[in-house]
Amino acid sequence: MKLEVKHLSWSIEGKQILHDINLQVSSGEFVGLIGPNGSGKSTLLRCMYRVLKPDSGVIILNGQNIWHLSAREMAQATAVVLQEASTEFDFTVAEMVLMGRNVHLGLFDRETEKDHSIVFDALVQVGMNDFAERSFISLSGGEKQRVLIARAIAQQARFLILDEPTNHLDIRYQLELLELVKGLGVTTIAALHDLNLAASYCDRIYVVNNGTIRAVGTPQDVLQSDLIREVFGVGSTVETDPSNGKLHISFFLDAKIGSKRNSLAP
Ligand SMILES: Nc1ncnc2c1ncn2[C@@H]1O[C@H](COP(=O)(O)OP(=O)(O)OP(=O)(O)O)[C@@H](O)[C@H]1O
Repeated sequence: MKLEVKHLSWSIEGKQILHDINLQVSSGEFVGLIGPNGSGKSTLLRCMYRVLKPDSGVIILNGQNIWHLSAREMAQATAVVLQEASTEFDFTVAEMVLMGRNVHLGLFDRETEKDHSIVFDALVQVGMNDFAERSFISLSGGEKQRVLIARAIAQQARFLILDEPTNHLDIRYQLELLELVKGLGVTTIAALHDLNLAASYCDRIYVVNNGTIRAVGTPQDVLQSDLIREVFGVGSTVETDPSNGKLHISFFLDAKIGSKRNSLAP
């Protein structure tokens, strides 16, 4: 499953939010979107899962314009995990994950043993099988997030969109979740705030700033102090961990930058 975004722009109320975005996710690739608050990451992802229609440009999934797919074809191909999961109704965890199977069922079909076994396996993968009969709304934020990943796994979509999937998760589950998603080998795009996590798990990273793509490349190409300072307004030290060859970034407020971009000042 390959995704291509070509010359995408989106605006609202006369304000242009995304400007001529070009992006590609190759089959099996794990691509990260990083950028400061309000830079346009979620808006770009919403265009990809077809909640927002671009003003211009196209999004092509495996050779087809996503706006030419039926809602069902789109749902079979793409699973989405967002940062906030709210539901008014009191579903059990197993029922929530079973919803991932709906996209494969006809209107009057009932779930089969196979669907239930896919659901169980997905819950095992995220370590939530003991919670199957628990009420979803009674779960902690991190537990909910893991159940939603299980739902995406059960959906068996070949393209995965994650918007801040590690919000609410403690450090162990952040690592486990990204490890798990990466291990699925599914084509994935994820908006991530934690640059160290992005460095560890992304094959390539797109840096979004003011609604444009400021840079793209491997973590080593992109995560450099000058760019981090320019885009995020902080100083940083970027080192390579000799034990695993991965980048490790530490951050500090630079006095000069702090006075220029004192966003928390009254
Ligand atoms: N429906 C809307 N109406 C007005 N402005 C919007 C709308 N949707 C997005 N925006 C604006 O577009 C900009 C980009 O928002 P977006 O949520 O995509 O940023 P983000 O990079 O995901 O931010 P964050 O890291 O804080 O989640 C923001 O300035 C936001 O206020």
